[in-house]
Amino acid sequence: MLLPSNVPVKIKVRNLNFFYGSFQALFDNNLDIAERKVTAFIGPSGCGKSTHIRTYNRMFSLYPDQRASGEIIIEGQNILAEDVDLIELRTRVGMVFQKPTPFPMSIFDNVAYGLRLKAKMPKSELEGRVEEALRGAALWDEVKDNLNAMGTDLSGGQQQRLCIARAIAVEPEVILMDEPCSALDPVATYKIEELIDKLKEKFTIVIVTHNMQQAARVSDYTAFFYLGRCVEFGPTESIFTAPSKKETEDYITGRFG
Ligand SMILES: Nc1ncnc2c1ncn2[C@@H]1O[C@H](COP(=O)(O)OP(=O)(O)OP(=O)(O)O)[C@@H](O)[C@H]1O
Repeated sequence: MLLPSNVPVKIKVRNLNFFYGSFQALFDNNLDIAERKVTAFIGPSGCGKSTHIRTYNRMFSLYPDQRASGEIIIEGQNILAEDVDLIELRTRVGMVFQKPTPFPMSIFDNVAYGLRLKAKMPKSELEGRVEEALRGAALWDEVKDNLNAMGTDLSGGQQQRLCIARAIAVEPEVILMDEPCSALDPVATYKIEELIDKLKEKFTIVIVTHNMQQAARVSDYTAFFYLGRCVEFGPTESIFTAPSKKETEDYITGRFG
């Protein structure tokens, strides 16, 4: 499940176990996430993809009965350690969800939100950073004359790109995407996929998807999960053309899942 030594690794997952109360959802996951590449998580419903991706920014720490053991090392720091600053971690590791979740405020304020929390800056700099993030999320041209409109009034695809702009505004190192296109139509999906391809020049991206074609189109590496275990990992092309495990082959050929 590890990358060859010549590939720069952004996140090292070692012996990751995860529990919802007494229910164990992940078992000894070991995985490397390559820097500035796209890694896709695939596998049948309930196999633990969302649980796994949400450990990378400690989303689970919001819930007292949820717990992870093992190590997740991002740039040398084990982010499962107790003394980790979770606010800082979540600016380093941003997240985009399945349903677009703009805040009930203007387009400008949605993108400025994290920037205002992070540091006080002059208005002109804030405006520049908001524009840069909206351009980075391929939304600027569509909203530049209407920055005071409510983010929640945009189309679903635009809302998702707004959420991506909000995530990249604070300049994270990693962007987690949990089925970011599942609520979108094919055109909006295509735009997000194009965007992902561009975003990987700057960010390390991890994406959960149920859509095999999407995983094949957007990702460099693919991890196949089954029953809480990461059972196969490798370059996307080899996972899709020559999987080594029967479960992987059955899943990608549509025999189950
Ligand atoms: N909040 C929770 N409390 C208890 N069990 C949970 C909770 N969330 C998920 N689980 C369980 O953990 C296991 C893994 O779920 P998870 O959502 O990570 O799977 P998934 O692969 O992302 O599924 P899907 O593709 O359907 O989104 C499942 O058995 C699920 O029922």
